[in-house]
Amino acid sequence: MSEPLSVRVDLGDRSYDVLIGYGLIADTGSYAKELFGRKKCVIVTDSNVGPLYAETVRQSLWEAGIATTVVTVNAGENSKCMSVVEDVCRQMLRAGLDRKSFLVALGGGVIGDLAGFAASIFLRGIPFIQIPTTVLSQVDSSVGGKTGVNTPEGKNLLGTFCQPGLVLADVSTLNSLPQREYAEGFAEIIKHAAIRDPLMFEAIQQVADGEGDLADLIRRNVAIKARIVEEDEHETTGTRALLNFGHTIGHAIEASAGYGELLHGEAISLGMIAAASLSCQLSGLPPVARGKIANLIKRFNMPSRLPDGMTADTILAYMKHDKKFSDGKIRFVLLRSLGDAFVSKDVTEENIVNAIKGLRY
Ligand SMILES: NC(=O)c1ccc[n+]([C@@H]2O[C@H](COP(=O)([O-])OP(=O)(O)OC[C@H]3O[C@@H](n4cnc5c(N)ncnc54)[C@H](O)[C@@H]3O)[C@@H](O)[C@H]2O)c1
Ligand SMILES: O=C(O)C(=O)C[C@@H](O)[C@H](O)[C@H](O)COP(=O)(O)O
Ligand SMILES: [Zn+2]
Repeated sequence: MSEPLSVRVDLGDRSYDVLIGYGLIADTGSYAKELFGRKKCVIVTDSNVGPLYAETVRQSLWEAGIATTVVTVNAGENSKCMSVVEDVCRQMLRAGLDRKSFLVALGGGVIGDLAGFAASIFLRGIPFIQIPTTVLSQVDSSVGGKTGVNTPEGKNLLGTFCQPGLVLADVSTLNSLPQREYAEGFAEIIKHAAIRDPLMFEAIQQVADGEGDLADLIRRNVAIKARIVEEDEHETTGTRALLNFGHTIGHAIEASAGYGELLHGEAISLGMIAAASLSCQLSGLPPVARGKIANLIKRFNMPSRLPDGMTADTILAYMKHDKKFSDGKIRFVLLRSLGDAFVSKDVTEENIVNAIKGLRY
C-alpha cells in the first residue's frame, strides 16, 4: 500500500494530521497507540457504517492493545440531536470509559459532529479521532473542529469547537456509499472551488467524468479548509465564515424540509445557487460564473429547485436562528468572482426572498 497523502492542520498545541489514503482504517490501532498511548476507547458509529467497518477498526485497536466498546446510533440526520448525545455519553459511562479513554468517530458528518461533541463534553473532554466515511465528511466535516447537534429551531445550534487529534480519511470506504450520498459530498467541494480555488472546477469535472484522482481532490479540499481554519479557528475574523457560502439559505432549507429529507449537500446546493444569484445582483458576479456552479450541481444530480410546497416565509423563519444573524441583520457570504468571496451585511430580506423565489424555476 502506498503512503497516504497528508495535510497538517497547524493550530499550535491543537495541531493534527489529516491522512488520506486507501485501507487506512486497518491501521487505526497503530496510529492511535502512537498518538495517545491510551488503552481504552469507544467507537461511535451508525447503523449503516458499523456493520461495514467497525470490526476492522476494533480488530486493529485490539491488536494495538486497546480495549474497545462500540456504540451504534441510528443512521441519519435525526440522530444529530441532544437526546442521542446524552444516550451515547451514558453508554460510554456504563461501559467504564474514563478520562484516560479516547473516542473514535466512525461514519459520515452526522457521526463526526455528534461523536466529536460527545467527546468534547464527556467527563469535560476526552481526545478523539475522526474516521470520515463519506465524501462530505472527508473533504469538510472531519476537519476544523466544529462539533454539535441540531435542535428543532435549526441546524448546529448547540455545539463546541474541539479539534480532533487525527483524521483518517480512508478513500476505500467510499466504495460502499450509495450514489446519492456520494454525490452530495461534491456540494462542499464545489463550495471550496467557488470561494477559494476556481481552477478546481476542472478537477471536479474530471472526477465527475470518472477520470481524475479522487484522493488528490480530497487532499486539495482538506488543504483549502485547513488554511482557512488556521487563519480563523473560532470564526471570529470573518475568514472562516466564508466556508458558510450557500449555508445561510441552505441550512434553513435543510431544516424546513425536515431533517434527513434533503441531505446536507443537497440543501447547500440550493443555497449556493441562491447565493450565486444574489452575488450576480449585488456584487458583480458574472452570470456565467453562476452558471458554472449550477451546472456542476446538476451534473451530480443534486437539486436546483426547491421541494414543492416549501415557502420563502418558512425558510426565512429558520434563517433568523442562524448563528450569523444578530441585531436583526444577517451576515451573508457573496462572491465578487469565482475564488473571491466576502461577507456582506447589506443583503436585505427582500433580496433573500427574491433569491429563494428564483429557486422555483
Ligand atoms: N462540522 C463541520 O464542519 C461540518 C461540515 C459539513 C457538514 N457537516 C454536517 O455533516 C452532516 C452531513 O454529513 P454526511 O453527508 O456525511 O451525512 P451522514 O453522516 O448522515 O452520512 C450519509 C449517509 O451515508 C451513510 N454512510 C456513511 N458512510 C458510508 C459508507 N462508507 N458506506 C455506506 N454508507 C455510508 C450514513 O449511514 C448515512 O445514511 C450534516 O449534519 C452537516 O451539518 C458538518
Ligand atoms: O467548518 C466550517 O466552518 C463550515 O462552515 C463548514 C460547513 O460546511 C458546515 O456545514 C458547518 O457545519 C457549518 O457550521 P455552522 O456553524 O455555520 O452551523
Ligand atoms: Zn456544510
